[in-house]
Amino acid sequence: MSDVRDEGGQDGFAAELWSAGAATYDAIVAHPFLTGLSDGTLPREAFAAFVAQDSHYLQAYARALALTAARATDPAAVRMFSAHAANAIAVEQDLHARLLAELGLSSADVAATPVGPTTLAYTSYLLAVCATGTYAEAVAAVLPCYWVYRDVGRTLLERSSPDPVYATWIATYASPEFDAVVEAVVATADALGPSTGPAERARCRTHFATTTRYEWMFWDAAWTGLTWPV
Ligand SMILES: Cc1ncc(CO)c(N)n1
Repeated sequence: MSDVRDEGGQDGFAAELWSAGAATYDAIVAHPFLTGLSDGTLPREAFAAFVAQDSHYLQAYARALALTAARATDPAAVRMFSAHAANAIAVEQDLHARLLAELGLSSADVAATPVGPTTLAYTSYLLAVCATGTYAEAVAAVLPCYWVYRDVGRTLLERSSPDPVYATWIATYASPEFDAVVEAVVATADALGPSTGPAERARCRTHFATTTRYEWMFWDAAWTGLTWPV
């Protein structure tokens, strides 16, 4: 699988953040869940587990983006993150409704699926940083959710998938529309660099590294069928 990741501006704050998650990104694209998506060998049960947890995730992610919007002072950023919060709910309802129908699941099945340990850990971390951190910290925490999916979408699109359900999912994140969304957030992160001091930048790198790790763990949880041990 060739490496088509896009690290944004050369020396900007976004590129500094990306460096904190780059090794984890390499592990993500090599994960059997993702190689299985593009070669079609991923068991449908693992994908269904992912989509069910992603429905729970997107509801919390929308709230994290709304918190990020509330902390922004630049009107363009308030508008952008608010729109993305609304869109996360729309994706939850539209993309997932289509995927679930093809997987033979209903939204009631998903609602009845308990929020898994990794989903709860990831969403709790996102909501905590976005509620109690600075604006730059909130942006750094949510950035991998956009960036990793865009780069994963691009990488997987090179081979797409023999499975039409997986191909639908890949095409969503590899689309020019999603790319434009991600580029706007990367530019927003870059714009924050000059006004962010060294201690805050270090916290931002930690958040970016942590949520990138949670992205790996999210796919891994669906792959291994992780549930609560007791
Ligand atoms: C877990 C996860 N991270 C990021 C995205 C992209 O919005 C998603 N749908 N799910």
